[in-house]
Amino acid sequence: MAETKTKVLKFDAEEDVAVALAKYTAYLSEKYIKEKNSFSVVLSGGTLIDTLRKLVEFPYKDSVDWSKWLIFWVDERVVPLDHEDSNYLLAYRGFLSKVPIPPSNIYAINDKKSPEGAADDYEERIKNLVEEKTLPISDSGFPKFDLMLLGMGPDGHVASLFPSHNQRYEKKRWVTFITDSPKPPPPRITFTFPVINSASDIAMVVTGAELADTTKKALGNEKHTLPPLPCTEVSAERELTWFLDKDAASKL
Ligand SMILES: O=C1O[C@H](COP(=O)(O)O)[C@@H](O)[C@H](O)[C@H]1O
Repeated sequence: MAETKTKVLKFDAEEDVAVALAKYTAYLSEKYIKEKNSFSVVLSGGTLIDTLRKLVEFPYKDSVDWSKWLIFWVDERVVPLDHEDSNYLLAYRGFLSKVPIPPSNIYAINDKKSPEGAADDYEERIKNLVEEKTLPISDSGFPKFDLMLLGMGPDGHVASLFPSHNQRYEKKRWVTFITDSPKPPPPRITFTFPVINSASDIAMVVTGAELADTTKKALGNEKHTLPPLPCTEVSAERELTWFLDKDAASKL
C-alpha cells in the first residue's frame, strides 16, 4: 500500500480555516460525484460542525450537488437523537437542516439500542450498503468512504478512540462501542481505525490554543512515548490534510 500523502495547512484565524474547509469539501464533492456519482461524507461531533459553517453559505449552498451526498458519523453518543449530547442533533442544527441532502441518505445511529446493539446495528447497515454497492470496499476489506471530517481532543482522541481505551486497537470490527468514555457522555459507538484509515480523503480540523500542545505532539519533530496518541494513527488512502489555525499551530 502506498504511503499516505499528508498535508499540513496553517491559517491565521479559525475563520480562515472555515473558509478553506468549505472550499476543500466542495472541491472533493465535485470530484467524487464526477468520478462515481455520489459523495460519502463521515462527520464528527464537537467543534467540527461549527467549522463547517461556510459550506452552507453562498456559493456552496447552491453550487454543491447535495442530492448525491451520503452522510455517516465517525462516532456517536448513545443518547436519543434529539438529546443535546447527540452528534446527529449537532450536525442537524448546524449543517443538515440547511442543505437539501435527501433524508434517506442520512445514516444516523439507531438510538433505541444499547451501545453494543447500536454498534452492531450501524455495522450491519454499512455492510448492507457495501453489499448493494452504495459504498465501495477497500483492498483491505473495509468500507471506503470518500471523505472523513475529523476533530481531535486535547488528549489526542479522534472519533471515540481514546488513548487509554482498547477500542483504538480493534482490527476486525467496523464499528465498536465504549461505555466508559473519559469524555462525557460515557456510552458511545465509533468507527474503528481500519475503517477510518480506509477513507480516501481525511481532514483533521484542529483549532484553538488548548490544542497547541497536542498538535505539537502529533506533528512536531520530537519523538514521544508509547503508545502513540490516537490522532497520530490516522492515515488516508489518498490524502490526509491537517487544517490548523494559528493558535493550534503555535507550538510547532
Ligand atoms: O467527543 C467528541 O470529541 C471529538 C473532539 O471534539 P472537539 O469538540 O474537541 O472538536 C469529536 O471529534 C468527536 O466526534 C466527539 O464525539
